[in-house]
Amino acid sequence: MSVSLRAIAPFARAARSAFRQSTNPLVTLQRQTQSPVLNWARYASVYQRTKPHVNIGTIGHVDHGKTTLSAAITKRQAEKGMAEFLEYGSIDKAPEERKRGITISTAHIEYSTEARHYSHVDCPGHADYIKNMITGAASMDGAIIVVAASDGQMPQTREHLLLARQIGIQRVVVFVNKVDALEDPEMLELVEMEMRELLSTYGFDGDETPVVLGSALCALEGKRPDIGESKIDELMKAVDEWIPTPARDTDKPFLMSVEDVFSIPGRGTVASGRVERGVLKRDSEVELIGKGTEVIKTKVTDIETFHKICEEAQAGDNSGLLLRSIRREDVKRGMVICKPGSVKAHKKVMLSMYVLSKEEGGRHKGFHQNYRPQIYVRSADESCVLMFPEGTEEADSKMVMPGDNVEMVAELWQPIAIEVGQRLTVREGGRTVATGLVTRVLE
Ligand SMILES: Nc1nc2c(ncn2[C@@H]2O[C@H](COP(=O)(O)OP(=O)(O)OP(=O)(O)O)[C@@H](O)[C@H]2O)c(=O)[nH]1
Ligand SMILES: [Mg+2]
Repeated sequence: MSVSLRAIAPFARAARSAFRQSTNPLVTLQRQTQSPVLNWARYASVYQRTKPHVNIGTIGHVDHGKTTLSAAITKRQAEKGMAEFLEYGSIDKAPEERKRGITISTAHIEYSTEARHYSHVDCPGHADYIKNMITGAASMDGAIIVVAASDGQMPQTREHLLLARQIGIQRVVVFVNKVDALEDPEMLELVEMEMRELLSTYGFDGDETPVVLGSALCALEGKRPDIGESKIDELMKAVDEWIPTPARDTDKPFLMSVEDVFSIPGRGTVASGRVERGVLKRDSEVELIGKGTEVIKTKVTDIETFHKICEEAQAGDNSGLLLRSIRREDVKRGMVICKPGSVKAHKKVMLSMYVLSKEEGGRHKGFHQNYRPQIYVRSADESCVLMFPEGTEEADSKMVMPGDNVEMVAELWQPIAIEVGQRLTVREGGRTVATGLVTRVLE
């Protein structure tokens, strides 16, 4: 067991008592049956919105210390009674393992500061996992970019910063890690200076962005508090102050992109994901759209947010929705669940794209029209063919080069829920080719 029992005892007590007193039908059922499958209700207590909520995460090059830092933050906040301490090993698990049972959105680490409540995604830096980074990053309001002082900025430092920008993240905080392993203080200054330059290159505020210099490992191991725990405090203060509380789209029609689907015997199918906009009350009618299927109409009969039963799900929440009379096979990652009639699936859109350069992890060579990559939209991915808009001169011989900005028409293999202003990523064989924005819906 990775979590210190003493640390969670008060939470467990509160949860047990809420569980005993709850009148929620799902909880009542769980009380009656004590069924292990209804784990999601076992620790049910009412999720209270006492502090503003912010989604953040750690991004950066492989091995620069993202997971160590994530663990160190939970350790520090746990000492203040504002988190559960998660050991390195319990964060750094394969996603398949995380999906065990019916626990919903465990990939999201949760903690608070005095000021706010955070949901934190630890993004793996390995190139194979960039897909996770993309979908994970999509639910970030801000990010902590981790850069090891010993290496300085590396290809994925740049690639992740660019992606962060392209998915609409306005502000990041820099954590220069592994300061303990560095002897030359001038090197530190250099790393900081270069990071500020890089931030400006990608459209962030390079001058004002907080840069914290420390050691995640020291913080985690309780060594050298001057570069360890005190730097975690400094980092969280910077995050609190620099990354703004996002204005939530709670007034818009409800939409949640499905990231995971679970089957709960005796209850039904639960789809989980991040609520992009709107508010959904229990027992509301919804539509399921995308992945080439017809529009499926259903009703949401129960809602869970951060492992707690909730009366409603609202923009920014990571929620699980229990869907009435829907089989697990009917719901797929990449579909959206939305207010009836508010969203349509489309097959053909105009894109404005930035094609990544080789240095940013993109292609080494250019491509022609009729190029067939994958497109990643919210939690969906779909094959497509890219063409130049009608009327483009010499379209057949024209080439798009890494580093170019270009407008192209994308025709998707299957229609998916997509709309103007939607950001997306174009990928091929495990590498990011371009990031883009939908400028027009054509079909
Ligand atoms: N000396 C030193 N080593 C550190 C520090 N932080 C992390 N490390 C070590 O760096 C290695 C990589 O750390 P991780 O936290 O796994 O890095 P990561 O960025 O999550 O790596 P990926 O998820 O694979 O991209 C581990 O061996 C850590 O112990 C630090 O502050 N100082
Ligand atoms: Mg990691």
